[in-house]
Amino acid sequence: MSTTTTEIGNAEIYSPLKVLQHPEFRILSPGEKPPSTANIAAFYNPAHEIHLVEKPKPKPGPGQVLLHVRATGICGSDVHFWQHGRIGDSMVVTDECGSGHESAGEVVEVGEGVTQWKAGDRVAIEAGVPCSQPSCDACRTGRYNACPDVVFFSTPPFHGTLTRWHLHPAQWLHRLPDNVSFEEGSLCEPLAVALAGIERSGLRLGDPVLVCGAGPIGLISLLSARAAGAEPIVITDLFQSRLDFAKKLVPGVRTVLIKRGTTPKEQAQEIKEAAGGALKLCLECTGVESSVHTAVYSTQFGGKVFIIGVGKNEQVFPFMHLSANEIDVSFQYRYANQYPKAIRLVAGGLIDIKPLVTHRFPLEDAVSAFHVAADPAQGAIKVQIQD
Ligand SMILES: NC(=O)c1ccc[n+]([C@@H]2O[C@H](COP(=O)([O-])OP(=O)(O)OC[C@H]3O[C@@H](n4cnc5c(N)ncnc54)[C@H](O)[C@@H]3O)[C@@H](O)[C@H]2O)c1
Ligand SMILES: OC[C@H](O)C(O)[C@@H](O)CO
Ligand SMILES: [Zn+2]
Ligand SMILES: [Zn+2]
Repeated sequence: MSTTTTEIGNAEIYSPLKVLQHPEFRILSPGEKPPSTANIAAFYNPAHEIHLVEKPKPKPGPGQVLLHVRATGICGSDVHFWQHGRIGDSMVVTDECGSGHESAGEVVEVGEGVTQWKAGDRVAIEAGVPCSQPSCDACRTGRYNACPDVVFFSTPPFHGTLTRWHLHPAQWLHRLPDNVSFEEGSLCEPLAVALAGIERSGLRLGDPVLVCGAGPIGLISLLSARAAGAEPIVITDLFQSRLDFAKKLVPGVRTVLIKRGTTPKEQAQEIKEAAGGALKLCLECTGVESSVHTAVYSTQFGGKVFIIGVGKNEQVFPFMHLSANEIDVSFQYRYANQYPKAIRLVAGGLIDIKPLVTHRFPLEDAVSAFHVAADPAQGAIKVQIQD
């Protein structure tokens, strides 16, 4: 199969079906070793398969940049789309779809009119590209995570950035300083999620904070809350190994193991004892109903439960406890305007996200990387694919 540059241009981003229908698109046989220049990518499909595909190497059109993707982290949502085929009612896997949205890479070629980038520049790739039209309220007012026409890579139908050659609009790339690696650049995506939550939660210096869940989002929220001056911080999880990881990451954090069979009120009691009182802010990073309840019962009068985790379509809330304690409940949907801040915090040494990467795989082994990311027994926090 040839890997010549084609005229696919914009269609690569905006018409994912054209990629699937392109004569150079094909699913690789297991164990097949494609040439090192081939545009291979990891795709999932409605049959819950994950496999390598080869797709055409795109050519940058006006305003676009062709990137060599150098590092991509696997997000829980990539695994979820592969294994469950949907997230909620609106994001449904109906065809072959490319995975990956936590990526950083190197500029290879720029399209017409692109003056800010040149070959060799190192960038973090913002995973969601909103429409940017003046007629779009969300885009015009800067809350572009609400753009109804956003192209969010790796959310069906849009193919992901877990590929060798990726086309991206020039304005939605962020320069990496020399002291920020591709690996750290790719981690700026989940960091952007946590920072958006921290910003909207109103966290202040010295606030006592609970983080529910010590997965990648909980751990990055923990690092961010620590950098923002939260004290004390308590973190929960169902697994002692994840709490041990949290303790290594932020030695001052207090940990509470959530034991199956205990009620949210009992768990909250243990959390309040660990913190020395009720918490002003709970950053909920699991989306699990019982954990949301635990967060609610751990929160002080006038405090806030800030929910970053996503979960079941419908959940019951302890309504009267929230009411009688003036507890605010807020949610985060992806992020807007967070990448520059994320890169500054990493470059400036305020947030060290490197320890989150526990496993690294070459692009050719992306399928194995997915199996490790999906198997809790492997103990992975963040699995990275590097090229
Ligand atoms: N709001 C957004 O825009 C956004 C963006 C990215 C991820 N997310 C969501 O954030 C959540 C966390 O992401 P992640 O990648 O860290 O997921 P993850 O599944 O790797 O981690 C979740 C952690 O929560 C723990 N957990 C589960 N039930 C618990 C309970 N009852 N009490 C305490 N801990 C419990 C698990 O053991 C696990 O360690 C997911 O729901 C994910 O979909 C939301
Ligand atoms: O990091 C961003 C998240 O993973 C996405 O919102 C995804 O869950 C759905 O598109
Ligand atoms: Zn994600
Ligand atoms: Zn828009």
